[in-house]
Amino acid sequence: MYKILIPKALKESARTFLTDKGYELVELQGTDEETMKKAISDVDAVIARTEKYTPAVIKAARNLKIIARYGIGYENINLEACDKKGVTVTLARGCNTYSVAEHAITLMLAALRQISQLDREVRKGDWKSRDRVETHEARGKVFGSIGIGPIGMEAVKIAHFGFQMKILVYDKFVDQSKFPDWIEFTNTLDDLMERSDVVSPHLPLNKGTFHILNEESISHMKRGGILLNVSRGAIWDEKAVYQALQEGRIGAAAGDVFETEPPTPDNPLFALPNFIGTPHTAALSEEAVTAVAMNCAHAIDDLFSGKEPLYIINHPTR
Ligand SMILES: O=C(O)C(=O)CO
Repeated sequence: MYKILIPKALKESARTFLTDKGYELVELQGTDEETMKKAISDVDAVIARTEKYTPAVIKAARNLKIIARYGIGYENINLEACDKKGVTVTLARGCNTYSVAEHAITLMLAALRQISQLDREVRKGDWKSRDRVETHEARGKVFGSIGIGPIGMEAVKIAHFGFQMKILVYDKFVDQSKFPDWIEFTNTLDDLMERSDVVSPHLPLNKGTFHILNEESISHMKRGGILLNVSRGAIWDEKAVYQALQEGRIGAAAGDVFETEPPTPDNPLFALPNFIGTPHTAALSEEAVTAVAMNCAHAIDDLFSGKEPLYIINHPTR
């Protein structure tokens, strides 16, 4: 019987699918390296959230054949170590695209309409906040997406067709001729930062994107501009975001991700009224989570049934 290491939050539908097929499920109890090494040592498969699969953790695995990533970002999994060890890594591609894009737009609207701030005021009985707190429409504003992969594309579609926004995109890796003409590409990041009312990065985290939103790039934003982040915490330099917010150089920032997760309650961003945060929840709608969980379950079952799972992202040595 194959053993699968699963996250505690794994959906019932995926658990039932796997146990009905005879797999044994073991819940991961902690995310420190020692606990991970122990937990991985005798399982055949893993459904991985954001805990770190370092070379040492992968090395400790004696029977591991597949890591099915419960999402699309995979910077927490050392692919080289998986290649060496013959471990296949798959992604739940397409399952949470809409959910993450919709969350970016939700954060944008919350920032434009000052939802968190007004909620705080009305609870305190400050009815007059309705005349004091300035809010804005999305209509006619410029939404700038850094990156136009599946999530970026979904986000700009919602912004353009749902909220009548103009769309700018900066992405040096795509063939621009393949995109519709309501998308205008900029040649530089600075140009996008300067012309957008809302800037939203939709990027994987890697050496090229680490702190792409930093003091310098943020300094090109419009005064009053809104900065979003539903990608990864280290896409933006939190200190630079804090400074820009505190000095009123930008209007608001809203992030679903943090440089350290979970963030501590004393994270300086939380002291600012013009910052809105959510706890990395963009992909956690019921709809997305169910699709992601089933994707992982199918990937694992496909591999052990001799079929090629969808969306393998590495080259394991067999
Ligand atoms: O799919 C992922 O990797 C996510 O973190 C979605 O927010």
